[in-house]
Amino acid sequence: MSYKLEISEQIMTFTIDRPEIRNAINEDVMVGLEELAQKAQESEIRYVVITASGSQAFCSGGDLSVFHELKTEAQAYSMLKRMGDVLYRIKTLPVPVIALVNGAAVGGGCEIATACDYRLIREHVKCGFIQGTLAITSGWGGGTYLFETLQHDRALQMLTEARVYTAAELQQNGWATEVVRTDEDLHNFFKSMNKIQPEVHRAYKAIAIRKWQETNLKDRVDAEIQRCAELWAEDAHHDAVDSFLNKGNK
Ligand SMILES: CC[C@H](C(=O)O)C(=O)SCCNC(=O)CCNC(=O)[C@H](O)C(C)(C)COP(=O)(O)OP(=O)(O)OC[C@H]1O[C@@H](n2cnc3c(N)ncnc32)[C@H](O)[C@@H]1OP(=O)(O)O
Repeated sequence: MSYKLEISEQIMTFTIDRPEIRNAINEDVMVGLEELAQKAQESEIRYVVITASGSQAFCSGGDLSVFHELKTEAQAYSMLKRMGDVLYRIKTLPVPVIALVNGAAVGGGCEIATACDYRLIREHVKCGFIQGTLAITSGWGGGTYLFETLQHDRALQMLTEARVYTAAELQQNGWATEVVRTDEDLHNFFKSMNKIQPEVHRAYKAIAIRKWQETNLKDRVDAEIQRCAELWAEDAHHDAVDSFLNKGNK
């Protein structure tokens, strides 16, 4: 299995478990995220944690060894829409969603973390919207969510620089909720969460969800997905992916 989904003490934890390929997202992980979205919606839980195995990567985005076979706009749209829809369901869960960023979060991996309410990042990690280096934009809703999260200029800069940011930079620009240097830092974050009744957390999350519904967040995500699919079909993207996949042959 490419993921683990566990509940303990009313905390639901989803772990991407493909460390050998830097926890890239394939169809199996998408199925897991859909299971997470469904079970978290219908369970009496306090909050959701999304993390990954190992310490090298939280998620390296789409699995290029699989998704490079998607050539046309329609083929790309189908995958992007499926992942965009499940990320929207996760973002609008009625409980807090915490990304425990254990390693690099790049491309779609950065989109997954950005869809979460909180981002706790380890000191060594680097994260970035590197989609631009593949001649595409974010395509799972992460660009839309970033504009909801950061000051406008910081969001636009992070997207268009298409580079990885250090933990210090991510804390400075507001993307990282906290840099967790020790397990005690992590324990203290959850301890402060647990001091407050679950219903209070749910009530405040509902305020955010109402705002997203009133500002047509889903439509804005769908427009992002459509544009990414159009760029995906261009030769510039296919050539960039081929270069990455053939890097070892240079
Ligand atoms: C809309 C989202 C969009 C989509 O695809 O749908 C995207 O996510 S676009 C962005 C796609 N992701 C990338 O371009 C990231 C590629 N990976 C990296 O930049 C690095 O692997 C990094 C920074 C995540 C980790 O670097 P590190 O040096 O620790 O590891 P390696 O690069 O040596 O990778 C180890 C091993 O894993 C393979 N790998 C890594 N990421 C992917 C990936 N996303 N898809 C497929 N395979 C991946 C890499 O090729 C290496 O394989 P090996 O056979 O050992 O050479």
